[in-house]
Amino acid sequence: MRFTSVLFDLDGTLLNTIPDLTDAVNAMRMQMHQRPLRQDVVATYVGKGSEVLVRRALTDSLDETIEPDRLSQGMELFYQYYHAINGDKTVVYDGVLDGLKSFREQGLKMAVVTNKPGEFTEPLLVRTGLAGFFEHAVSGDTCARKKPDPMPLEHACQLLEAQPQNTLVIGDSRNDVQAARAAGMAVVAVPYGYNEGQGVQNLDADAIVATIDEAAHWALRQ
Ligand SMILES: O=C(O)COP(=O)(O)O
Ligand SMILES: [Mg+2]
Repeated sequence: MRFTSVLFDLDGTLLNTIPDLTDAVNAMRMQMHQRPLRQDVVATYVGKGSEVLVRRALTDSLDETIEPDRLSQGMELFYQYYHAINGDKTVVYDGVLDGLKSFREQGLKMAVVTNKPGEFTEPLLVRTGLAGFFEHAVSGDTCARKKPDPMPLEHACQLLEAQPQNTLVIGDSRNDVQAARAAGMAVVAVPYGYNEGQGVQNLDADAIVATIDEAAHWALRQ
């Protein structure tokens, strides 16, 4: 097999975090005198990290323009509520555990690369029982730039002492695919996550796999 390491996206790939993110967003919105948003709407706002989520949730659109005072009030409330509930309703997707075990049995080194801030990533990996699979977690605030910039993938690759051409990225959105392409890494996409409201069919991925378990089988054939 060509791969020695795998970099996993978190939200929408390993974990369904939308119920918790929606609760935190709606607690923030209620406090700021706005009506609650539906989960499927919030799902389209996820992908570029917490600040962009708060901007989109407060404007209820992909328009991220907002006054600085309102943004800082929203950020403070969102962080407070998300810390309080992070993981409560989060579910590990079907096929993730089998897939992670299969990658581990194949001897691959694994890391998480997420746009979620590190203060949420670490406790969530512990709470969902996934932490032990990964040597490192690179979060949205670990590097100077987030996905779709390749920087966090390159950083994770260095931490794992791997080469980009031997590294596989698995994600649910264009942010993952664009970052992987720019980093010179292979990338497969799962269709069940959140791609900012778009399907994954038009992404420039090497394959679309139904589950992480299927991704492990795909990797073995390369
Ligand atoms: O926090 C986000 O916006 C998305 O996080 P992800 O990179 O794990 O999908
Ligand atoms: Mg994702």
